[in-house]
Amino acid sequence: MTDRNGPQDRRQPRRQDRDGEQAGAPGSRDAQDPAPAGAAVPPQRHEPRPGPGGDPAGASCGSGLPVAGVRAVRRAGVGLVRADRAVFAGMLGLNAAAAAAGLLAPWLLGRVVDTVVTGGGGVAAVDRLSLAVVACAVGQLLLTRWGRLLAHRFGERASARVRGQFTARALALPAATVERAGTGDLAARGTGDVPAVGAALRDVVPEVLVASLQALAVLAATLLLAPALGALGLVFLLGIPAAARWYLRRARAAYLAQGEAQSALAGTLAATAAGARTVEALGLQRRRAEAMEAVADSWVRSRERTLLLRSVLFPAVDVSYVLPVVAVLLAGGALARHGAVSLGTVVTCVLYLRQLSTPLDAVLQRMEALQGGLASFARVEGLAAAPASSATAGAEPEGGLVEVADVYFGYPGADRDVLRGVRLSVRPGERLAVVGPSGAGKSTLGRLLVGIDRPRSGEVTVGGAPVADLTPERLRRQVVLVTQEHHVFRAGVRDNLLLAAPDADDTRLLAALDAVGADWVAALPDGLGTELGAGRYEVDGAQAQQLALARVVLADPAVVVLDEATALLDPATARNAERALAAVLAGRTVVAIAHRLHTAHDADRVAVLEGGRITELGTHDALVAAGGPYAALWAAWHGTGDRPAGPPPGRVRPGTAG
Ligand SMILES: Nc1ncnc2c1ncn2[C@@H]1O[C@H](COP(=O)(O)OP(=O)(O)OP(=O)(O)O)[C@@H](O)[C@H]1O
Repeated sequence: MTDRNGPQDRRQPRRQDRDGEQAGAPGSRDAQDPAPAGAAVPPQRHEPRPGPGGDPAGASCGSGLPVAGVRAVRRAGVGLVRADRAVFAGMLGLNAAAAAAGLLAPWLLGRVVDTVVTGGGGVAAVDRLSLAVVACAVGQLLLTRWGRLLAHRFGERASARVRGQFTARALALPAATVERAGTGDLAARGTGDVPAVGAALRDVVPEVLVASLQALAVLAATLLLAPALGALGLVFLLGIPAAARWYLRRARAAYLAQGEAQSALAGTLAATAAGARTVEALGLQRRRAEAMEAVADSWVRSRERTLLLRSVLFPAVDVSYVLPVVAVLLAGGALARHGAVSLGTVVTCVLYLRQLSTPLDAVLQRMEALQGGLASFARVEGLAAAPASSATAGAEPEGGLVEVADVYFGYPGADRDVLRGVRLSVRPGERLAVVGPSGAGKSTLGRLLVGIDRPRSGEVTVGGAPVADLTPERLRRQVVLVTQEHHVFRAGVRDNLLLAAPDADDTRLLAALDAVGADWVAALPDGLGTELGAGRYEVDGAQAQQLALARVVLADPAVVVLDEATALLDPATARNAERALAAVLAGRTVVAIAHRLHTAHDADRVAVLEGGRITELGTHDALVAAGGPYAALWAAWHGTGDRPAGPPPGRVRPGTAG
């Protein structure tokens, strides 16, 4: 390939690298972004990343979502190539042809030298050769342009495939898997790693492939033209892989440390800014300043370390470009003097070796970005190895009977069970309220009822089928959990509702809104078409909750678990929404995790959960009459009891527990 920019221009980007300012170059990513997406080892993520020493076969998991092993990443890469093999082959072919055209120009220049030296052919021959050089340059330009176009087309398509696959896999993940790994991990992969893979596929991979092809073509041509001179040049070029190897061995740890130091710096700064008033009120300025100084010192040291690495790599590479040229000139001159090679051949070899620095520079510059892209790809592909839903296509649930059979459950890592021998049977169409002190396990029971978590022992069945074994579609038709967290999508009211019932018409949507008392929608200028979200119509907490409840009405499941679903509504609205819901859900089973005791009052039966056990179960009137924990809770709620809090945990009233 002709080095059209000349040595000065070509060197410019690397000079910037040395100052750590060139995007995508070693050391610069972290400088520009404290949490670099797709950097080799983003500091804010704590899972192990597959590196050269990583798990080569499978996926490493730790406590977060898995990270794909080297083999899995390679398989996925091959899959992307296979999916677009025509474009990929075209890209390789065109770039190989461009590289070949680039080799012709130095060869022709060599012939010009020979023509001048031998005097054969005269000026006309030199003119012809010069015209051929121009033709080669134009040919190379056109081929390179088309080759790059195809390379970027391949990158864009592959990136779209990765994105689509990630979305599909993320949506198929069992809720418990996401919760256990932390939604932040999934979000970081979706917003950081997927774009990083996209950028790598669009820019880095094509660039490296093209540059590698060019370098190989130049080396092969040099060896073919003059094997002795080619071999000599190759020997002196070995300094480059040696320097790169030395650098790469140290770079991962050094950049990891730099990223961590940068994260610590940003974190300390953010914490100090966020807690400025507390810092001022408690006179903590000096301690915060010392903390800032400590993290800043560590950041500077980490920067110095990476700078040191770059300060070795780049001079070593620069020297390795010059040495082969000098060696070939010296040896070539001696050989030419003895007539072993022509002067033109020596000139061609030297031009080839000079030309080699362009693709090698490109590969070196992209090395770090490629490594970061691969690490991101491993995290994105890791989703394929995430524990899938254990759902089976077995039992088909029918009806709204809910049964909890001697269930024990504890969160991973906790030393004691949250639920301990819970037994409960809720008849189809019955409304059961679950009450109890904070931390008793009410929400946990709700999670088990809707299949988010699986009991450690015992079984939860809905409609006769174990919920943990239901496929997500069946599960959604059968049981729905409504919590205090209500997501309102940045879309119209209609679209927000259609999520629950894609086929519903406006009449049904309005009826569902009416059922939950969301009359504010009718008052909106665009009604169901009103766009919701920041900068548009912004719903408040109560309205978001009403939309969520309307979705439940539309989803029409056999069983509904309400986990403090109406807690954010003011008492009057909440009561209205619950009454409306009760009317709409007549004939369905409702398990309401209640913090307001009127919910319990309205329920058919009340279960009191204390310390992970059901200690009372019966109708509101019966439990009040029994004078036990529920009666005390009820009295306290009405302000007539002598105890302001709920019943003491762990008290079991024999004969009342279900
Ligand atoms: N994801 C989790 N991981 C670990 N422990 C958890 C998790 N969720 C809840 N716990 C613990 O399990 C116990 C029961 O929590 P749970 O939320 O089920 O109680 P609750 O009765 O609903 O309480 P509240 O009324 O305050 O919401 C608590 O000790 C809580 O700290």
